[in-house]
Amino acid sequence: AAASARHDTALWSRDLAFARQLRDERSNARYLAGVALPESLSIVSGDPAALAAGCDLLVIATPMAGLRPMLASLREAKVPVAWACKGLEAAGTEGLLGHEIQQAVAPSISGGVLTGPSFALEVARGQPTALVAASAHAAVRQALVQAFHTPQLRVYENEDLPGAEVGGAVKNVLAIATGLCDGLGLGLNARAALVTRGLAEMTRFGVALGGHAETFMGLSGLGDLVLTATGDLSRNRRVGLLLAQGQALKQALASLGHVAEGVPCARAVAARAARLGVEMPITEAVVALLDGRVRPDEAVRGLMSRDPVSEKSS
Ligand SMILES: NC(=O)C1=CN([C@@H]2O[C@H](COP(=O)(O)OP(=O)(O)OC[C@H]3O[C@@H](n4cnc5c(N)ncnc54)[C@H](O)[C@@H]3O)[C@@H](O)[C@H]2O)C=CC1
Ligand SMILES: O=C(CO)COP(=O)(O)O
Repeated sequence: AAASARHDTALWSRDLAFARQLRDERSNARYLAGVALPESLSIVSGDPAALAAGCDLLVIATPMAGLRPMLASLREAKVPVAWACKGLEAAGTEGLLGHEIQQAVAPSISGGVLTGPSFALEVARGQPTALVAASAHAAVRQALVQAFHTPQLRVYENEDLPGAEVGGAVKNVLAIATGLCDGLGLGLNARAALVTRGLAEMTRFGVALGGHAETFMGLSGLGDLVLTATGDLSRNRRVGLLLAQGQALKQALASLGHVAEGVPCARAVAARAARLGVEMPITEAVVALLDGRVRPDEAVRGLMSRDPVSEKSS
């Protein structure tokens, strides 16, 4: 919808019946209540590879679990392909980032990520938002800027694709932690500590995966972390708030009724960090809580009772 005012734009859905419903109602009550889909946006379904022929830019906006099959179906694309997914492929897999999945299943495409602090509802309402188009390919970055950059939506280019992807993935895990902290009523000091130590944790992990340290101070790192850790529109933050009330994970996800990428991602990040030898105590505490190994108060106490360390060295 954000691109459709200035470009010929189609929204593809895998579900034919849902595509018909969107076409008839011109709105998406479950995800974007109160937002009218622009008349200029066409809604399509069917074979994505066939539909992609003739497009100048393809953007995949499924949860992380859908990225591999979508990239595989678009592997012959000759135009830039970007994804909006934030996460690592779930545990039980190698825990790959988006660009690593792309290298595995669609190595010949030019890919990148569109990321940054951007609650979908605010973007759809035209509220001011700044995003990052991250790719090693200038053509991908420029196609994203050309498609989405408007007075309401600024799109900054960044060449650091791994760094931008790690920021988007890890901030979801940290938002669960800050939701937990706020739900337990631990106070604003505790939340600021979690955000800051979380940023250090995200940066260590991201640098180990080839990201640049300065990327984590930008929109795709600190920016999205601040938004998601403090904004009640965040589904990941809401999971933390529900867990703090004593809900079991299954119950919390059922009451949320939406995808919370930080849940599968926390386990994937912890497993990959362990293989890399990167210490991620907040992520580990979130995983212990999600696995039901500790209670909410124990998860927080575990973090606060760690041995003293230097702020710079860890
Ligand atoms: N909602 C938000 O505010 C933002 C979400 N993101 C990220 O974008 C990604 C998508 O998030 P949402 O749109 O909120 O998720 P969602 O749960 O609304 O899913 C988007 C669409 O993908 C479809 N889908 C799910 N699995 C699929 C598959 N295997 N193949 C094809 N389609 C599939 C769903 O049916 C749905 O229509 C996530 O990784 C999220 O972290 C990024 C920025 C903002
Ligand atoms: O990524 C987002 C905002 O940038 C959306 O966050 P949630 O998935 O936690 O709702």
